[in-house]
Amino acid sequence: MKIAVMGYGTIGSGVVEVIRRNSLKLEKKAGEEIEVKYVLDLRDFPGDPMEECIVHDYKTIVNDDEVKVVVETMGGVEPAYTFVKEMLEAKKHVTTSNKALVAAKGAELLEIAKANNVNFQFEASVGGGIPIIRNINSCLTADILEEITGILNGTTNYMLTKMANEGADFDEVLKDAQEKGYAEKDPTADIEGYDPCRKIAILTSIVSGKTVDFEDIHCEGITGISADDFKYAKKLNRSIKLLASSRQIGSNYVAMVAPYMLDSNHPLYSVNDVFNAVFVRGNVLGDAMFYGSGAGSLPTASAVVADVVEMTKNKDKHLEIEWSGEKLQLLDYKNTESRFFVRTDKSLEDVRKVFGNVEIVDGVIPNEIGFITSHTKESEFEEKAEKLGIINRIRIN
Ligand SMILES: NC(=O)C1=CN([C@@H]2O[C@H](COP(=O)(O)OP(=O)(O)OC[C@H]3O[C@@H](n4cnc5c(N)ncnc54)[C@H](OP(=O)(O)O)[C@@H]3O)[C@@H](O)[C@H]2O)C=CC1
Ligand SMILES: N[C@@H](CC=O)C(=O)O
Repeated sequence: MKIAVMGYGTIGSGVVEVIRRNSLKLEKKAGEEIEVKYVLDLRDFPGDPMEECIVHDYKTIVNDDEVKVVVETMGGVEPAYTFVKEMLEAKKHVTTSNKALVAAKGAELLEIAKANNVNFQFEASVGGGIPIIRNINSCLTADILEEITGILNGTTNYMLTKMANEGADFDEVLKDAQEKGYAEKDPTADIEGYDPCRKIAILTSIVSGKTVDFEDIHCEGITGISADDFKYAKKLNRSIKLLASSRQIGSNYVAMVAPYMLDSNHPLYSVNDVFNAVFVRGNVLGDAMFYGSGAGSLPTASAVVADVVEMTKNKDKHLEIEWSGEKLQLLDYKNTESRFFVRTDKSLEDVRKVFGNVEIVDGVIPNEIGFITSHTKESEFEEKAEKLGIINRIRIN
């Protein structure tokens, strides 16, 4: 099987390396040798073993009938969308690690793939190297998935872990994550939560079979988390994690991305560093969790190459992924309930006047108090927080 890789950066170069390193195993599994014929990139790579394969015009790949499988690891919606669409229309299978593309155009690209009797797969777009899309689509097919809660961003989990354990500075640890190849080209997508937001939109879309617009999901990142919040977390023996969650309520869904303070009984409490984990609750399976490297060159490439093998084995067959373009209307998160950990510089009397009976956490930071609310409707909490005046709040499990 001759394949092409579009985008020779962190993940694209990882794909080439995985194919080189595990060639014999891959040949056995795919039923034929997998050979990279072209690498599309903006740059030349003088001295690189793939130097001779580098091309700059994607039409070279579109027009080569020998290439049947294409890997897209450029990132962003355009020009990735245009390139991928044309590859599918030229009857080439495509796999991508690009969640921005999948979240924005997933249903449409699946439809184009179906019309051309090829496949569009995107295992690496959620959870890096963790097999989750295929598991949801096949192994968990007997279940109605009532809840998915995940740590779906390696960069922020790496940062939160370093900040908690080493008291590391936000900017310094972000730079470290960028150097390790975990962060997006524009890391705003990681730290503001847009990246896990796209990922939970993709998971909710494949679970519901309809399209979830990630912009409809309430999204909070980690930029509001400070060293003082970690001091409270330590006192409470809790970890701070950026969770992306989606729950089915009747025939509707509610989804959210936000930092949480988790107690040690929570299954995601000790998922640290660049690791991701996806907790699912099925109506017949009960609870299950998938854990592994959520970002990085080789772990992510592992998931991409697994798609390449699957598509090579099924090169004459379209494998159905149920995800239509019909929009899924999400429930308003403001009508759901949460418990909150809150910091304020107001008096205990004022706190009790507004929030009633709360659990006090004091003696952590001078001239302020921390407290934990009972389960409160999100909209009600916002009103009370506004009335009291708070320094910060983090949801708590
Ligand atoms: N890094 C990670 O751990 C993970 C990343 N992903 C996703 O995988 C995708 C790739 O990420 P990553 O490898 O980190 O990104 P990189 O920026 O490291 O690599 C992207 C490569 O594509 C090239 N490129 C960009 N635009 C074009 C174009 N128009 N034509 C040809 N080549 C182009 C870039 O060239 P240049 O550098 O010159 O711009 C670069 O070499 C993204 O969608 C990302 O979200 C998914 C899971 C994990
Ligand atoms: N920037 C992303 C890369 C993988 O999807 C992350 O940190 O998780």
